[in-house]
Amino acid sequence: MSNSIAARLIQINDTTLRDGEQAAGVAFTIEEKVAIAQFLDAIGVQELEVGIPAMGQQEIEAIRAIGELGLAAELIGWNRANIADIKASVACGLKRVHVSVPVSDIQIAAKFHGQWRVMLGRLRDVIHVALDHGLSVAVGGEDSSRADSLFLLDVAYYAQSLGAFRFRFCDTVGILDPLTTFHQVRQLVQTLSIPVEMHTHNDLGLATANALAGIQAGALSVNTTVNGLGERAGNAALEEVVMAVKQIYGMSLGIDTKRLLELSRLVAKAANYPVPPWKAIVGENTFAHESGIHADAVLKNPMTYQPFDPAEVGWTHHFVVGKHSGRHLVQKVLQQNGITLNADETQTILQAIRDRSMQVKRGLTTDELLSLVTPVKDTAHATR
Ligand SMILES: CC(=O)SCCNC(=O)CCNC(=O)[C@H](O)C(C)(C)COP(=O)(O)OP(=O)(O)OC[C@H]1O[C@@H](n2cnc3c(N)ncnc32)[C@H](O)[C@@H]1OP(=O)(O)O
Ligand SMILES: O=C(O)CCC(=O)C(=O)O
Repeated sequence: MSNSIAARLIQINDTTLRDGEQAAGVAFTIEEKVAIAQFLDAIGVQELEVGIPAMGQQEIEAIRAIGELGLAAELIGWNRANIADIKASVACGLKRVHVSVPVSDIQIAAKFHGQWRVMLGRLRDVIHVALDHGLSVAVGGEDSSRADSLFLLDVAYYAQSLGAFRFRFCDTVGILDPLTTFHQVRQLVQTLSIPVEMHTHNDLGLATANALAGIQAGALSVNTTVNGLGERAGNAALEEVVMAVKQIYGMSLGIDTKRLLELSRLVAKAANYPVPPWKAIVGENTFAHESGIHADAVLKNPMTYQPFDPAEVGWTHHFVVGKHSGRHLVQKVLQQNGITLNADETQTILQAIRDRSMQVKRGLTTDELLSLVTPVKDTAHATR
């Protein structure tokens, strides 16, 4: 375990209800937002980015409804550097706001006509208004990873001097690798006295790895989403970050991991997008074993081909009889159904399983397997 990480309190700020819902085509109802917030709180997530008050009445109602639940989790609303956005957050009853400003040239050009002084002036005014309303203010550097590194440090330091309680490092278009993330975040952590938060995207499949690199560099908060839901290729997945920190650093983030699968299913249903079977931690195949060599070993000791006990995340391992299966698994399944085959019969069945799997292009159900056995047994009987 890394001592430096163990000594720090790292927390999750889950943004399923904000960046998660920004995934193209996703639209949670108020009831779904409330149910997801309740679940995240129940399993111990410390902070929830509940939405974007500036979106209007329905979003405000949803955020108010979440606020009325009296959750233990801190609730934070996402805002542009825009006073009207802050007023909408106040209307939601929020006590914490996140204010985002673009920090890369390309984003400042698109959103502030290249006028970074205007952008900083807006940030200052918005922070003042939010503080005057008694709000706690966090600031996000949108597109931090493509920003000039000195400019990023200046903006973050400025936000801190204006009274921000946290600065978010955003790899907005997911272009970093873990080593570069480490160096960029390290500089921020060494410059600031307020905590740094990680916000990483999965465009190159590195969102979770980069979130971990940020933690290694000293970040104290991680923005995650359930199932990695989010803009384009998504965000660092809550279940991946929590389990990676637990497995790799031996550190609990205070989250009841046994309910991660149930949470994943709740969010997948609300998002109306299935979780891919190979999705880490929560996908259908995560603890499924078909291949002969794997299944044989797992029958002897499940840990031969499992990174951790599936019960830790609410799963059980299971076997699939399919094209790659071998005799140990097939004999086991048949024995469980009261059938014992000799060596020749088993080889015949294995070939039949391969043929059938290729025809149906999936693993076989137990009934399909049993239907392959009858002709083999009949032939053996007839030739006796
Ligand atoms: C990286 C991220 O994920 S950022 C979060 C993105 N999330 C979303 O956009 C989802 C919710 N968004 C919405 O519902 C709408 O975009 C709203 C309500 C926020 C704004 O809607 P509209 O007024 O119709 O504007 P629209 O979305 O077309 O354009 C965005 C405006 O915000 C401005 N803007 C963008 N980022 C910022 C910022 N950080 N600070 C201030 N202004 C900003 C843009 O420049 C543009 O302003 P303009 O109208 O003066 O040109
Ligand atoms: O909070 C911010 O500044 C932007 C967060 C975000 O969604 C992103 O950068 O992708």
